[in-house]
Amino acid sequence: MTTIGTPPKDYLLAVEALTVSFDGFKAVNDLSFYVDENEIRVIIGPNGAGKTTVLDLICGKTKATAGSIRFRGAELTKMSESQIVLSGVGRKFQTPSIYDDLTIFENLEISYPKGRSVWGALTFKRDQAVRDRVEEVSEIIFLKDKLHERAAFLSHGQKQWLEIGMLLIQDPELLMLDEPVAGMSVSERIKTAELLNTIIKNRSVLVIEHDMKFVEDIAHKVTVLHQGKILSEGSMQKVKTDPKVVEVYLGH
Ligand SMILES: Nc1ncnc2c1ncn2[C@@H]1O[C@H](COP(=O)(O)OP(=O)(O)OP(=O)(O)O)[C@@H](O)[C@H]1O
Repeated sequence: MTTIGTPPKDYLLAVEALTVSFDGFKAVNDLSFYVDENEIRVIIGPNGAGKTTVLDLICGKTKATAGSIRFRGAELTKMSESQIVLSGVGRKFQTPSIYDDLTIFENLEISYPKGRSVWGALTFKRDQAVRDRVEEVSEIIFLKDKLHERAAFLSHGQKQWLEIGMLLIQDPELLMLDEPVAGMSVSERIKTAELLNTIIKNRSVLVIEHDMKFVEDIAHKVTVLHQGKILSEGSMQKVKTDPKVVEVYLGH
């Protein structure tokens, strides 16, 4: 039934009845959740709950058996991985895929979206636009004073930030991160929380994380997965005191 007067809310990402079956085993089972504009959503849950599979489904790496993933009105389940990237979804995997032999500047530069072939004055204009964007992003990821150093010399945490920067260069409206602070020092973890809070001014972020202190620092809302389904959802305060969550996840 349609309600007159209040149009349905427009979410940035609407996942509905999403299911994927691997040889009959439902890793994600009739899952629905909604992400707002400018939201940091964290997905938590025990090993094997289906967290990584959800990100794989959103970025098109894995194809859904049933259900829908709408992003800005576009149906992602019908699109290829590269179309999904072009539509504004960026995904960072756990292991950094940066080029150690290149400088920070070059790593960011090669990630700048390629336009049509340009020449003459247009090339000059593009070069300036790339340099400006590289500078802007390098400041957000705390590497502005290291732009001309080789990426090989960065710490583990700085490499993670560089990879986030390589995604930010493309200006995605949804950025998905799989355990971004794994292996980071405490101070790097605090700076990563600061980084995420800066970048959500223009986008939303979907994070998988096990580090509960970090989750408390960043999450606007937490979705707890268990056996491919939602066990609990809401503020960190709400989910951490939910007896079901304590039993299957936080109590261990
Ligand atoms: N391509 C695949 N083929 C078969 N089974 C798969 C495939 N991908 C994932 N699975 C299974 O689906 C379940 C969910 O895996 P997933 O990696 O999404 O869990 P997770 O919540 O990310 O766990 P972790 O915290 O350990 O990374 C697991 O039982 C896994 O073995």
